[in-house]
Amino acid sequence: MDSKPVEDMIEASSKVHFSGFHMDGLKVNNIEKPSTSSATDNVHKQPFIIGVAGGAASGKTTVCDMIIQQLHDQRVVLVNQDSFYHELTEEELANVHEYNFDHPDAFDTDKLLDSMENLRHGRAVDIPNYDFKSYKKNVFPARRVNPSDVIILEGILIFHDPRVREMMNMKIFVDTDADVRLARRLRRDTVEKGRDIGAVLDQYSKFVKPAFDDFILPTKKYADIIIPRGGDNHVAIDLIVQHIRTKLGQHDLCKIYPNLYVILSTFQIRGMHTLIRDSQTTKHDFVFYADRLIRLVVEHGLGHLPFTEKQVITPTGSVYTGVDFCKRLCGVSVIRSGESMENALRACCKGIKIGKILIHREGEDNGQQLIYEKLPQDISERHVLLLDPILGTGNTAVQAISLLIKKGVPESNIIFLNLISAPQGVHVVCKSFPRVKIVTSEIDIGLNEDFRVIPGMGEFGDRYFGTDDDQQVVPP
Ligand SMILES: Nc1ncnc2c1ncn2[C@@H]1O[C@H](COP(=O)(O)OP(=O)(O)O)[C@@H](O)[C@H]1O
Ligand SMILES: Nc1ccn([C@@H]2O[C@H](COP(=O)(O)O)[C@@H](O)[C@H]2O)c(=O)n1
Ligand SMILES: [Mg+2]
Repeated sequence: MDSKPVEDMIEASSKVHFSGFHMDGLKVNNIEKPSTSSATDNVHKQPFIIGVAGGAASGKTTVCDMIIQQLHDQRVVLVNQDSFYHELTEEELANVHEYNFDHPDAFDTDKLLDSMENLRHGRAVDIPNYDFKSYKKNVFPARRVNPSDVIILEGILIFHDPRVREMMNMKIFVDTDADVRLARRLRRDTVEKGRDIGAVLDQYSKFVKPAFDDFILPTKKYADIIIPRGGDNHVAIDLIVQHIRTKLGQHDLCKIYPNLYVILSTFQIRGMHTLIRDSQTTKHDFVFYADRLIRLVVEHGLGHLPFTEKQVITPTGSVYTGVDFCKRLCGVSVIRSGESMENALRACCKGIKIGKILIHREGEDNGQQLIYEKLPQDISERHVLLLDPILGTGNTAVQAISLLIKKGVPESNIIFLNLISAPQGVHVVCKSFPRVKIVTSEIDIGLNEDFRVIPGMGEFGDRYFGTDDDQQVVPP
């Protein structure tokens, strides 16, 4: 499915329904180009390849792990040059102390190039798991590596061969003092590889140090970024991650908009998203996992309400200094899918009033029309939790928020809760209503030509309430 450039979509989707609503300050044509959908399409075709070189035990793997951790919302894979060590012959194995593992010829660079080419072209590859103890590749099963948005290739000599170098979009050299590298290597090789300290020192002076001077250090000049002190250099790693995000066209929306809150991504949360996004998931499971996620978003949203300090006496007779929740709140669900979030809100806020808004989506340009509203009379005095599981173009949200403001609700008293947000919708809502808080559990890639969120999760209301075609029950 092709994605439209985001500015076209905002332009197209803004034609009908923005008129007459609170759009002061929103210059549609001037919206900062988020380029998420178009740029990400590119990313799927061409992964962003990062090379991380440096001396042995300089901290390459540590730096890569830190980058991967910070890019947790991207598909990132790590490929180690170690996996491409040649297998030793019987003779070499018998005289392993004479073997130079730090020379460029120790690696099967053609095999490495082949694997990288495959990944670059979207094909999965099996990468050997090299065993440093037995010097063999078939001790452990090979690792299946799937094509990803970002590929990090790490190793002492990955900048040595120009064919490998040329594949890289970004080259990082980890620059750590020789004595630190030797100290780390001594600990690692004796503790993790079970080697004798004398043998490690012999290997260092005979092969490791000369190879560093002759082959590794001369490749430092190819680096775009040199990181002194490796993993200790948090500033450098933050800057690198920011640069990668910019290159991927995925600006960190939370940095642009302080009113956007994305709940911390954990494997539990990603697992729940995996289930509810899977088109094969049954209605029962969809509802179960959607409910769990909704509950998390609601709890997070409630954390943004004002509170007053309160002291209570515990059963031990001690004083506990805590907080008292804001009591003047209400929910407003956008019919129909927003109604799926009402139970979670009721479960968290006993007896909460919940109003409703029905906005009809119509026409090819995805215009919106307000059909029905039923809101608490004193809504202007309440904090409002606006419920709608999907923020797509932002049109429905703009309609709903505009109505609340028309009813006298201060913009800063509105918290919009949803499960997934498209960057386009985030831009529109955050720019139009900078004091409205958006709480979401994931930011998606963009919108397709039908203005549906991608990858998305389909028609949320139909899947939740069981009214999609596949789920219809034929009466007996
Ligand atoms: N900043 C650091 N401080 C302390 N120890 C570190 C640091 N970075 C790496 N290490 C340790 O040094 C060893 C080598 O680090 P690693 O990241 O595996 O280096 P490389 O991949 O370059 O060989 C590991 O045992 C690691 O735990
Ligand atoms: N069988 C082997 C293979 C390699 N080495 C040493 O590993 C170093 C490279 O790994 P890093 O994670 O430190 O980059 C390199 O210096 C080789 O000497 C080994 O000792 N045994
Ligand atoms: Mg390593």
